Amino acid sequence: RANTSSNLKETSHRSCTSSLDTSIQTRIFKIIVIGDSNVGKTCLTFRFTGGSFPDKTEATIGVDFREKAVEIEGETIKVQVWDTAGQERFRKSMVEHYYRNVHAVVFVYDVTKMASFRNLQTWIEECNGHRVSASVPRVLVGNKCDLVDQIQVPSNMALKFADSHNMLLFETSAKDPKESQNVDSIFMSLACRLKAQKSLLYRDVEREDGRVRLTQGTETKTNCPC
Ligand SMILES: Nc1nc2c(ncn2[C@@H]2O[C@H](COP(=O)(O)OP(=O)(O)OP(=O)(O)O)[C@@H](O)[C@H]2O)c(=O)[nH]1
Ligand SMILES: [Mg+2]
Repeated sequence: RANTSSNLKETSHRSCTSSLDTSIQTRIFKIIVIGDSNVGKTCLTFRFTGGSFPDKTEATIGVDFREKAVEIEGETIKVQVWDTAGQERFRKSMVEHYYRNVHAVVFVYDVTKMASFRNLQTWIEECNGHRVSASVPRVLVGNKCDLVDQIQVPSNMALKFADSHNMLLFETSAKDPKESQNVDSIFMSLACRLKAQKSLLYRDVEREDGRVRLTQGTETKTNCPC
């Protein structure tokens, strides 16, 4: 009997420890999505995290968080997408929070609206003004490619801009279901890059309540398949 009870104790202790380990070690990558109002930031984040195109959206106020757990080389990583407001009046009180401890930045423009492409410069300046380190990966997304007869921003112009800012360019559509893999690859390629970055130690991973999840530094593998 004594044996049984001690076995039980040991088993419950072990399962408790392992669930604690798992929760402590789950890394969260904070990715912010930035760009003019109406370019499709909410639809893109919805497509990635929920898998579908929303029937109806309203202008984002402040920020909406969406999370998706992804598995990369056997490690489960939480991609936390911060869908930000494009309208100045809905974002001004939040801007500091957007850039705080950010791991990657997605800049979005609308391929059917040249002004949204021209404004990228302002968004990049805002990002730079918030001391976002040069090691934080940034990508450029031209959205609404399904509207083929309304395209105003030619691919070569966007590619040149992306190159000059050391960013990858993704041209995609949150609406067209055939493009959904392409939308996923925006976030997955960033998650792969972040996982591979040696400098992204566990101590960099902070929860939204400001508590650090794990203070010990651990180097990650660099042989990411992406
Ligand atoms: N045709 C087409 N329409 C899209 C696409 N993505 C978004 N839209 C439409 O564009 C409009 C704006 O989309 P949102 O995702 O709300 O835009 P947003 O960038 O989040 O705007 P803010 O929250 O104000 O910053 C909506 O009417 C969407 O249905 C797309 O890929 N193709
Ligand atoms: Mg929005």
